[in-house]
Amino acid sequence: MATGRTHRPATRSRGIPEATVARLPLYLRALTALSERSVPTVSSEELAAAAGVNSAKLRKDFSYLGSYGTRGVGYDVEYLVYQISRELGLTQDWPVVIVGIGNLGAALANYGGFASRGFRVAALIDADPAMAGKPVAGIPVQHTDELEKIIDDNGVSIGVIATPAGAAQQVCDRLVAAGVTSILNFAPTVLSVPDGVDVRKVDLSIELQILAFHEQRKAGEEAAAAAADGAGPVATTRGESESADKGPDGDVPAVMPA
Ligand SMILES: NC(=O)c1ccc[n+]([C@@H]2O[C@H](COP(=O)([O-])OP(=O)(O)OC[C@H]3O[C@@H](n4cnc5c(N)ncnc54)[C@H](O)[C@@H]3O)[C@@H](O)[C@H]2O)c1
Repeated sequence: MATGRTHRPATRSRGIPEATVARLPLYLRALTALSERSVPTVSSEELAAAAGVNSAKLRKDFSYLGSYGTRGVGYDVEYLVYQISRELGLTQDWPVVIVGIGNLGAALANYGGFASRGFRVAALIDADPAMAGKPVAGIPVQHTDELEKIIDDNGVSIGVIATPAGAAQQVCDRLVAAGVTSILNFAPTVLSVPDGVDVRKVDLSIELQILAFHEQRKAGEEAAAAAADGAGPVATTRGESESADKGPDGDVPAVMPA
């Protein structure tokens, strides 16, 4: 019978805010890098800078862990690594299944960073019968017919979905019915799950769209700054009369976004 599936993240029961939980992996990554360099202690400012977080926020986050550091010394790196790992449930091994072993699923299977962070890829599952038995990252792909048995045999509580969007909900339903309670969804679709099941969605195209928004805003600001700086002299050097670039009341004309 499954052993991992009844474990809920301790963070919820301890009342740590979700936003703090989301920052814990950032601290852990920065702390792990310090630990690898045998740095014994770190100040909140240094750690905040390394994690890309505001230092007051970091101190507040750590207060939820009961970790306050020592004035003039800072935080003990090894102890914080242990504390955060424990809060995130990383002191135990989490078997993970990946469903949909195409371009993305195979890349994820080949990513060494999961295992080193305690996420063992227990099985790879795909609906294509031609893939069954073929090794990817040294693990033979298994057919979806086996999904329920695989989840049960391996005590899997975390499933990764890398199927086409149209198949994702059905895969999700099967994973949940088989006992999976956390899903990392890469398919570009919104999954519905019952209470008690957590879904995290990764969508690189959304991240790119957000960057595009910021790029557009920066371009607009640059154009506005250039127009403000150069309204007078530029107009003159272009051989246009100064008044031609100004509104009727002498205002600098509005700059339209590019
Ligand atoms: N989140 C992101 O940033 C991101 C980035 C790239 C791709 N994607 C998404 O990831 C998914 C996979 O992309 P890809 O390029 O690897 O596609 P792909 O076509 O190479 O692979 C999809 C795999 O899923 C399998 N599959 C189809 N239906 C299935 C089912 N019901 N059960 C199990 N397996 C099934 C197919 O046999 C195939 O091997 C797509 O939904 C894509 O849009 C997301």
